[in-house]
Amino acid sequence: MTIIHPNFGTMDASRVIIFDTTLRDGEQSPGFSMNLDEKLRMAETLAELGVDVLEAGFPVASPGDFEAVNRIAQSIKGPVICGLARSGVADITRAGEAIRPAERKRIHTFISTSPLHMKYKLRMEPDAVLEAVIASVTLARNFTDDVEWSAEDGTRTDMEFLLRCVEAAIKAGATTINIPDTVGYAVPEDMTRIFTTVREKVPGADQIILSSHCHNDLGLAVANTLAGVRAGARQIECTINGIGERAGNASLEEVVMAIRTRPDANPYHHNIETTRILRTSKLLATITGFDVQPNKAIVGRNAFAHESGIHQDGMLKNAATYEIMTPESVGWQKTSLVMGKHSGRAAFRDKLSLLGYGDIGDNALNDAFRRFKDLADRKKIVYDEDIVALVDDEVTRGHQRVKFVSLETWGGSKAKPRALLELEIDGVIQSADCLGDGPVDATFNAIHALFPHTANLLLFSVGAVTEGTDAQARCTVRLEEDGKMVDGQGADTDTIVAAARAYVHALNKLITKRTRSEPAALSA
Ligand SMILES: CC(=O)SCCNC(=O)CCNC(=O)[C@H](O)C(C)(C)COP(=O)(O)OP(=O)(O)OC[C@H]1O[C@@H](n2cnc3c(N)ncnc32)[C@H](O)[C@@H]1OP(=O)(O)O
Ligand SMILES: CC(C)C(=O)C(=O)O
Repeated sequence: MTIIHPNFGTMDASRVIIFDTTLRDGEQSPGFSMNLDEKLRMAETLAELGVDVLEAGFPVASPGDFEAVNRIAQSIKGPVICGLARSGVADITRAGEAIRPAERKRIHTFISTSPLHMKYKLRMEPDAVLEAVIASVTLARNFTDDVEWSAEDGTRTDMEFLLRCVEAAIKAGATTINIPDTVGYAVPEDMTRIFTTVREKVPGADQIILSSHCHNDLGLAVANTLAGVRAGARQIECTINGIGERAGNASLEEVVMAIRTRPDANPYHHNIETTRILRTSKLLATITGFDVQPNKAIVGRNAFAHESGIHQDGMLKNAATYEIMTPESVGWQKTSLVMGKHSGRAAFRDKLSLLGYGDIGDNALNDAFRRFKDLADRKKIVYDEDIVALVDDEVTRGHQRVKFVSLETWGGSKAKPRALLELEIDGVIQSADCLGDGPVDATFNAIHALFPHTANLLLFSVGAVTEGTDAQARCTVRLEEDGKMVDGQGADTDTIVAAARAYVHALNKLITKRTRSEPAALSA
């Protein structure tokens, strides 16, 4: 039978209503309370995202919550604006007042139906609960035609009693019946069984919308939600970033993208503009001060990032090898190939091309790649600036007479500063062990010892390529000889090694200058 919903009209059988409860159940996460302005900004963004129902709050909870729901009802166009209420008159009246200004409005009223909740929490007999179901839905219908009724702790409710309550709620005028997995206890098979039984056994269940509201205590909220939909639910209750009581609710971005990415398993459609997902997620994180974890599906910063060489190589050949949806489809600008110790040559070459390097030649590429791997072993994050510094260093060293090989230094407040340096000069590795006024001085003395020259050191400066104590140092050395001046640069996570590289670089430039002006003077 076709469902004609008071706010959605004639329902297409494969259409899923997205009911966002970020501002209600989401806000119930400890530390996630939002003020009025923040709720209004979130509500606007959720409306732009295309949510069908926006549960704006629990109006009886506080004057602030009432005002937030009321202001959202006044100003947010698009979604149905919903307020939550327990089964009592005060709650329902307050919710009815709060949502009154909305063009399309809903009251969502609930009561627990599980034996545990009825006995210990409500201290009510099942018959009294059944009466409360009827009375609450009947009262709510005085405020709006769109009334949702929820059987709190529905998945731990005795099936026969659940069926009686659902039937009573429908008869009293509920147009949506929600069966929540309040404590995240269900497994997908439970959801299938419960929704199938309700659909098959409750008279009138084919004329209302069934709804799935799952918590993530066992990490099954999304799987359970989708199982509910496959068994007949046509409303999904969810939150941005999966926030909500305890371990949270089903995450909107995950259910929506599971439907979009696997239409074979989930042949349904929704109205979410998926390209707005990321900005909505980021706004929520900014407002609440809680970032999602990096590996969070869809919106975590690693969701479309690849560091392993084998994956990066596959991605460069065909993105479908390692991505099941495009980053653009959920609002990311692009896939990111993160350079780190697991990266390979394909990604390194690609990175160089993105950084504007043409063909630097296989030797320079291999040497730069080797140094990049060494750097990545020492540094958690290798930034683009690190790679630029490293490749510039390598490219300018291509065919030089003097090459840095290794350096060990000793310094500190007690030891006499000392440097043990190895250089390759004209293809022969030589070493020198020198003292100095500091480790840099000792290193420069060692360079002098290995490659005697008359150039004067005019300037030595040190800067950091990026931030943090593991940043590479970038050193500059300026040498002068016979009025000719050259600058050399060197980068390394070890400042003294960077200084040695810079000195050797400057020396090579000087040798090149000398060679150009006096072709015969090739030796030191
Ligand atoms: C599964 C869910 O997410 S349900 C929503 C949970 N969200 C919230 O609780 C957030 C907002 N809550 C609040 O601000 C407060 O709890 C209020 C304003 C609702 C109630 O505050 P208080 O009147 O101080 O009651 P308190 O919170 O201590 O206890 C809850 C009362 O509601 C009763 N109750 C719980 N659910 C229902 C219900 N669906 N219908 C009727 N009564 C209910 C409890 O049995 C208890 O009653 P008692 O005081 O007679 O024992
Ligand atoms: C109010 C209901 C729907 C709820 O949040 C729950 O049971 O988790």
